[in-house]
Amino acid sequence: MSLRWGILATGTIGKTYAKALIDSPANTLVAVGSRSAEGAQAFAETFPDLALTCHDSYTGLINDPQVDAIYISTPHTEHAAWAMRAMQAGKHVLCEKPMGLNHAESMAMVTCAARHNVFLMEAFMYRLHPQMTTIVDLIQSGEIGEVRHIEAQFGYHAAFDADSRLFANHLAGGGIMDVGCYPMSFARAIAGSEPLEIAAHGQLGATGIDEWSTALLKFENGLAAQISTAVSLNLTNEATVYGSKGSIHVPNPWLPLDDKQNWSFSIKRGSDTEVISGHSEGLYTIEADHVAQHIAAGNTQSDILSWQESLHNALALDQWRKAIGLSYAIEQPGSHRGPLLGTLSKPDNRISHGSVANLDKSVARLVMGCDNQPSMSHASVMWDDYFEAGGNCFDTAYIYGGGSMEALLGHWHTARGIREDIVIIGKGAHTPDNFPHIISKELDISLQRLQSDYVDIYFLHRDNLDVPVAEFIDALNDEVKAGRIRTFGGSNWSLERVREANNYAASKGLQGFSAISNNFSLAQMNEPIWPGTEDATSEAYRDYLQETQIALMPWSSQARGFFTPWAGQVIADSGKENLVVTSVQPTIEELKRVWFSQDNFTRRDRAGELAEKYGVEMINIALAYVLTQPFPTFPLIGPRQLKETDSCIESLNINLTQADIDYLNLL
Ligand SMILES: NC(=O)C1=CN([C@@H]2O[C@H](COP(=O)(O)OP(=O)(O)OC[C@H]3O[C@@H](n4cnc5c(N)ncnc54)[C@H](OP(=O)(O)O)[C@@H]3O)[C@@H](O)[C@H]2O)C=CC1
Ligand SMILES: O=C1OC[C@@H](O)[C@H](O)[C@H]1O
Repeated sequence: MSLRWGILATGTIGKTYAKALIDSPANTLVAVGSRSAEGAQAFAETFPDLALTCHDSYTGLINDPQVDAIYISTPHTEHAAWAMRAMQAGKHVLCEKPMGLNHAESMAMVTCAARHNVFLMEAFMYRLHPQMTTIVDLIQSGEIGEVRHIEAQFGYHAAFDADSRLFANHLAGGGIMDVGCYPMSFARAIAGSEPLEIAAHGQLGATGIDEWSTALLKFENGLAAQISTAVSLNLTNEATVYGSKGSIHVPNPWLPLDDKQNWSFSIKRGSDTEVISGHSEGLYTIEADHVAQHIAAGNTQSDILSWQESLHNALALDQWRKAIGLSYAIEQPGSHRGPLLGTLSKPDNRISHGSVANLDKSVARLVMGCDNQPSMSHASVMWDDYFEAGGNCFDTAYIYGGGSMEALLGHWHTARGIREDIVIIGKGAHTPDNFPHIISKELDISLQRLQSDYVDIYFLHRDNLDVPVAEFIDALNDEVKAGRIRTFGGSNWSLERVREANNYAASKGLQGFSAISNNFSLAQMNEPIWPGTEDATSEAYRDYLQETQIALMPWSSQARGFFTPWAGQVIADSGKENLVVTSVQPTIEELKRVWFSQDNFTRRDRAGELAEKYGVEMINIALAYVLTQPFPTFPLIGPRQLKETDSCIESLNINLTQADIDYLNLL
């Protein structure tokens, strides 16, 4: 059966794709959606033989039951929201490049496709064409030896128009997003790996977009790529790959076909030059056929343009833009455009809640760590998703990101108007400033950054043994009285000092520590990860928490990757450093130093056995262990990707037995 398409947006490429569908028996164009009735009508009149259903809104098209698949051909800034709406309505999606505005949006899109079990592909049509698949095959079979250098360009001169999608800041104009994404994907495809470093120069014009730019990419084994792009400059628009035994020159890498639908490139070895050529279907027809075949086979991803491929390209484009200082206004904290779909869905109850003494709000059992966000866009996607799953508790600190994490959180909740629905954990008085009089000074600044007049739970970030506990408790009670904190506790405080602090508070009728935020996880630290940190793992600490029912809000509750397959690879000596998605990430050095011990390996093995028994991942067991204690726990989680949040949520549904816990405790 032919796949029934709707085209969403009636611009240049929308029309090109419509023609491609007409040429393909596997596909039928049945409908079009435009922001206006006139737009849809005009488009339909271009294809009078098709009797297209016209929708005067994108929503109308998305809800059209005749349509199986939607082609998103809006400007870049609109891709994510409309693709996600279409997928939520059960439609398959082919989305124009670049798929999302940045890695965060692309991640939201692939997660949406996975959750709704629909096909999603980024429309890098040249990657599917036989010219490119032949080049990749030749490289992989070693025809030009080891690849050492790549040059690729895609750039053209367009007349400056501040309102056009090529130059407008609010439409994410500029060379990198429009055509620089092609040479980036080409270099990565040829290298067969991700760039280790990206350096770049870019010329930002009057609208703040890159009018031209060149990036230098360093890959493994000394392979380098130089890629260029422009919207204000005609470039050669060719690509050359240099290897130890020869080179490949591609005169038309992106739009390979001439007017007779022939393509060709050359391969040079010594003084011999061989021309490789072919004849093919239209470029976009090949793309449409590729989508139809994959959907017919029940696939949700393309084998060539997989979700991973799109995510990695997006990450590399983010790095290119970062290297030239290009962030669009709609990506910046103060002017960020907010939730991807325009509204934040009402929280559901996938994340259960508990209570913390002296706090009148319930608190999510999983606390979102806010220490590692690379951008407002990434934070928004992660935090919106967590909030929609029922999560309401956010952990941040005066020192995180030099204050930028508090500021992101402030912008985020303010833009959504949800301050009273969430619990903010703030921390301050970190070494070397861990003195009582610092608390109020830092709070002044933190509250400003957080755009709030209070934090719900305040932790002393470190202890200072030279200061009597009474002085801390008195200063904290002053802040409670002033209404700037609701409740408080100690982070990285020893049991002895916590007892002392709470005994003092009780003796004076003051509020004491309602919560502790030390490390606690299934694996136990060999040594503190960071100076001055403490765990709450000893039997005495556990007994105290059980007896007092003080809430434990443990950091590194999943032992920073020790229970992931990555650690498995490091244990087997084949692990590589993680691809950098967030600004703070565990390293192999830290993993080995802090968590590698015989007892932890045994705990890991046992978690693996229980994971099989419960049909989950090892890391789910590790988190379920923290959640299943005889005292209230609210583990801090630090997901770097949406699928990691999902994985954390899954742990809430695991009911470990006492026998399981004993087994994990090595009893
Ligand atoms: N793969 C390829 O070969 C190519 C890919 N592209 C990609 O396709 C997408 C669209 O490019 P292109 O067709 O050239 O763009 P156009 O400007 O020609 O068309 C974009 C269409 O998007 C709709 N639209 C929605 N919101 C806006 C807005 N705020 N401003 C302007 N238009 C809006 C309009 O359709 P309506 O009025 O019907 O709603 C408009 O006609 C881009 O992401 C681009 O990167 C572009 C060219 C080639
Ligand atoms: O993807 C594209 O390829 C062709 C270019 O002309 C166009 O501007 C761009 O969006």
